[in-house]
Amino acid sequence: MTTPGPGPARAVSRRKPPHVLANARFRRLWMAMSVCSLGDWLNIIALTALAGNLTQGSGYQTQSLAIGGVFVAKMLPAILLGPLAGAVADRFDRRLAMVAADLLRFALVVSIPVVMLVSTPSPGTYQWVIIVTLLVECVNLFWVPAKDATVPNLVPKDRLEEANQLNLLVTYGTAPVAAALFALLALPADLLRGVVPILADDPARLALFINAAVYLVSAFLIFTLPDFPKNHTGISTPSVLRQIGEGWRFVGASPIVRGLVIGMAGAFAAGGAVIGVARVYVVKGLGGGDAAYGTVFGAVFVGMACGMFFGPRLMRELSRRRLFGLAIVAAGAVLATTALIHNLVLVVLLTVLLGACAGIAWIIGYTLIGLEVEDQLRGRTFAFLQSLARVVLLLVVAVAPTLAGLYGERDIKLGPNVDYSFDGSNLVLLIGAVLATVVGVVALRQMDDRKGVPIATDLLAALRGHRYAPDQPERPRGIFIAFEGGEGSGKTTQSRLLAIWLRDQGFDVVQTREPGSTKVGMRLRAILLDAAHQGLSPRSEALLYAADRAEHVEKVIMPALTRGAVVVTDRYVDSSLAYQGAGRSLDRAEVVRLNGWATGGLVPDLTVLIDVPPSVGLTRFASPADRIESEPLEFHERVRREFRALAAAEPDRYVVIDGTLTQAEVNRLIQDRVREILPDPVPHDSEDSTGTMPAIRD
Ligand SMILES: Nc1ncnc2c1ncn2[C@@H]1O[C@H](COP(=O)(O)OP(=O)(O)OP(=O)(O)O)[C@@H](O)[C@H]1O
Ligand SMILES: Cc1cn([C@H]2C[C@H](O)[C@@H](COP(=O)(O)O)O2)c(=O)[nH]c1=O
Repeated sequence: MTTPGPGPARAVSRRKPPHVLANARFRRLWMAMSVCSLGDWLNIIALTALAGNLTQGSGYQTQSLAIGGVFVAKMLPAILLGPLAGAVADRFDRRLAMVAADLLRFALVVSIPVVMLVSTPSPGTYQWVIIVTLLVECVNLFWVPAKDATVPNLVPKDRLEEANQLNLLVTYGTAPVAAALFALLALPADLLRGVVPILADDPARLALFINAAVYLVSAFLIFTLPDFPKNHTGISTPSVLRQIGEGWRFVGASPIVRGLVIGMAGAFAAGGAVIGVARVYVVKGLGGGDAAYGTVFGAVFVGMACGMFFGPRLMRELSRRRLFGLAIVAAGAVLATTALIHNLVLVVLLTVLLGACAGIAWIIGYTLIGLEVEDQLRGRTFAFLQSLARVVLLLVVAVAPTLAGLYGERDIKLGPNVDYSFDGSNLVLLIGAVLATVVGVVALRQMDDRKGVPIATDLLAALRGHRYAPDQPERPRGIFIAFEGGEGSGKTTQSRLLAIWLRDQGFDVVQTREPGSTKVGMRLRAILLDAAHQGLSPRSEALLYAADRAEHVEKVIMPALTRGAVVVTDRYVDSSLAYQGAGRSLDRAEVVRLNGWATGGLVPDLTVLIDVPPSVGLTRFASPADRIESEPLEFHERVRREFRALAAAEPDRYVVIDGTLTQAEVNRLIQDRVREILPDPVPHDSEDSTGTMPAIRD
């Protein structure tokens, strides 16, 4: 008889599914999105450059305000009309809406260079630039929701994430391409002068012709997209401001997520400050032209892409939370240097570095949020972040040039013949630098997961490719006492008595237990002890106890020890070694490793083992047995043996007490041993003076 091998049917079912771009209809829509994104970025660069050129010679302040005006015009429609346009867009045929929007955008954008071809530039030309900017953004409000709503109808549900990633890639990936294109157009302006004189005057006009043309290409691609999906009613996206308001309500509840969001918003604000004043800074402050402006603009995005890709790989050994905070602080330092240096080449290099820092912060923040936020809230959190990033970026790029303009141009006297030019763009960049540094420091303080390890040491070790491990892990100042033992041995009773006694001696005491001393731990306890969950596998059981312990250590034990308290816990790692290791026959070394990882290697200063035969302990309960208590007697015997073996292996760190003695006797023996490890020895007769010996009844 032969056993059937993996036949062709199986081979086919295991083949990797084709890439989402293999889907011809989605590919076509994606091409339309790509060209439109390229056009949109080209539009921002060209219009800001044009605003600068149109107001050339009318003073620093006017020029800055003119550029700020373009950014404001770009921002306003999305904020004011976003929700309305989304609702209206749903009522139109999507193909028709997108094609019409593309044609309108073409006509509007092309009108700017055409107006300039037929008439000489005047203040009216700038006004027309602003009107066109507002109108183009209004039209975008119809194109974007129609595109977003069409994607899910073109790709299967399980490929939607891949499709959205591609969407994100072209949204931001086309920015450096547009900046490079603009810089290239600006470079040979002299060469064109003899051929098309009017175009050669201003590369922004040429860029706008290309910008308009890509909208035509998009219209063609959408128009010829075969079987364009029909509208499904009822798709509506909440407004940007509403998403932010709703998002903050749940994001604000977690300090870590709050720290991450604030840090990421700060990184975007710093990036926005650079983009907002880049044109004025490059042209007025550094003596560059449009090509230099395009290069600086593109440098931010090139840096971001490099930071996102290389940063986490190069800093593999650095704590992610530290890397996040450090990247933002570094962005602040780079921004401050950029603000003070008046050298174009250095500024371009520093801008790449700045983008890299922002890229690292963004990718790490995004990843950490994915890990910290529960699955059902993750989608909303990311939507909130995207909206927040957009609003922060747009607000900053609008406010930055306005502020720069209001400050104007000034010279600072450094000596009799030495003047240092410090204008509005320098000021804005410095403010951005201070903001980024403050936000980075706050993020580092709030989220540091390696307190006690100097950041510089950690950073140097990570740069050399390894993680810094202190020889002697710095001990928190407090005292950590664990109670262990089998069922009904009296741990709960005795840990309470000890806590009361210690408090009477004036110690700050935290009395706690496992499992179930944190919010998540309470849920885990319910799962673990519910007698209905009989089939739970030993490995899952070990992992769930370890998960409860990790939360317990991080949220309860470590903070208390760090502030110098005495922590008394009813059960800790030894319970896992005894119950899951010996009781469930799991590999002891693996349980040790798992728990070492979960606790970060935190070991009690003293473990009190209350030892009773299971035949005694199990009869002390009145309530029905839980899932573990109802295990057979041999199980509990194995558990007891393991506890005793653990204590025998480390006699200095354990005290073994006979749990069949009376409660008062047990209590007295424990106090005697605990006295030895207290900082100020407590006199033997101290209870006589305090008179405290409360009776605990269950
Ligand atoms: N030394 C003792 N002699 C007799 N009974 C005791 C003694 N210590 C505690 N008890 C009683 O035994 C019962 C179980 O005590 P306790 O809850 O402290 O045990 P435990 O070991 O913490 O239990 P668990 O295994 O559920 O953690 C209680 O009713 C308690 O009053
Ligand atoms: C911490 C820990 C506990 N257990 C078991 C031991 C007990 O049966 C229950 C806890 O109940 P208690 O009333 O709080 O003592 O859980 C375990 O199996 N492994 C562990 O790590």
